[in-house]
Amino acid sequence: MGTVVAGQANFYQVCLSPDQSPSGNGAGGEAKRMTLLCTCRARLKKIGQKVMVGDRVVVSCPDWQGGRGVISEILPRKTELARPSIANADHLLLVFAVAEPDPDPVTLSRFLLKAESTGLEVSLCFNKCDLLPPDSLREWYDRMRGWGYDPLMISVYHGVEYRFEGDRMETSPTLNLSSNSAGLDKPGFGESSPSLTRDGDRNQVSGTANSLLDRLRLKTTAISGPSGVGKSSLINKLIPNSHLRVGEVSGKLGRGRHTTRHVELFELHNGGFLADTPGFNQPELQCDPHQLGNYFPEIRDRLTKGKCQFDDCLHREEPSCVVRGDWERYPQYLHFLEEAIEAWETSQHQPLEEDRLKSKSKSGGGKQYEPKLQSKKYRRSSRRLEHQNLQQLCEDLDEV
Ligand SMILES: Nc1nc2c(ncn2[C@@H]2O[C@H](COP(=O)(O)OP(=O)(O)OP(=O)(O)O)[C@@H](O)[C@H]2O)c(=O)[nH]1
Ligand SMILES: [Zn+2]
Repeated sequence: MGTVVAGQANFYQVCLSPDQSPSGNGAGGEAKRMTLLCTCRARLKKIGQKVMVGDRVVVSCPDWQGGRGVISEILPRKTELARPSIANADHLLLVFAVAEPDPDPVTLSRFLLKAESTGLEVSLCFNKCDLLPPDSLREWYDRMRGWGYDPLMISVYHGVEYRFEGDRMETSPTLNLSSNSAGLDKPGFGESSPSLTRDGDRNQVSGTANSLLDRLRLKTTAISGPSGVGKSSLINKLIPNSHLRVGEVSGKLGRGRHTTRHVELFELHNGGFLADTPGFNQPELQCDPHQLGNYFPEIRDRLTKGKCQFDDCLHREEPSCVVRGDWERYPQYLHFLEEAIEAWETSQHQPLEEDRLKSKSKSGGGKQYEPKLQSKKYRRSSRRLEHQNLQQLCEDLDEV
């Protein structure tokens, strides 16, 4: 048994489960995971089964000395992501940078919505915190809390995480694996954290102290985010022998080069896998407009506390809507909703149910809208159609 960690052409790297490597095979003991280079049984291809990175597989005919094997079975997948193509991922880590490149709130939302649409657990992480003063970091942190996220604030360069407790900002070297292995084993922060105090009377932050490594523990995590935010640097930091290429941020655009290519899983020391995925700048969001609200934590929260009058409320102009209101991302929601409706109608070639209104001119001028009847269910069929149907029925009866 093992997990496919990489694939290219018809070859797959399979990382065997810890108890699956034979002892005394030169792999360095039972606890050490061994990786075999595998081909895939032709039978699997014949029945249309394609191996994906992240797949749990059964390896037959292992050649321990040569480090080879054959994938003979793919276990049922828990989840399947299409772009990036990863099986069994259960966590998505969205990485942005607080600067270089500057985060754009609309792009950030677009990534978040795309991430939420996968149905996986989503974590938001801001890298390059070494580039901004504490007050600016705190602004981003509070803003993201307002969006319903508990963002991880990190600097891969310094190997630290930043945390806000009341007005204090604490740093902890939890990403420095060499200097502090506590991050791998223990939740929370190290003992000697330098702390900074900021002015003002912010609300107490009530989030639980859970570090990046806690969130990654025992999960298969796909890392996503725009180019140049430091995804490869982060993986290199957490998995020093991954040797991912780190790109330069191009001066003109403040963006990184597109340096990440194939999807590959890297094994974490505390259990779990990390997948680096190709950087892309504007993920496309195609979803059922009625689903869009579920991808906003703010809307989910409002809908657990109250109920809109209409079950299929799109939270626009509808009466007694508990979602419409003065919250930061509401205008963004409306913007993305229009986009989703347009994309939906293009793909379905029909207007949304709610838009099937017909306008009637009122006697005193102005317009009045009333719902169109759905032709099949409620609208009376034309005389001609009724006549044709009757004729057809008679012919059918004649044949009998
Ligand atoms: N100041 C600062 N720069 C960083 C930090 N982490 C990464 N960088 C720099 O940011 C640039 C881009 O880093 P990458 O790791 O290649 O970014 P990426 O997200 O993997 O980029 P793609 O592969 O294009 O998706 C490099 O020049 C890094 O040295 C950090 O914590 N602070
Ligand atoms: Zn509503």
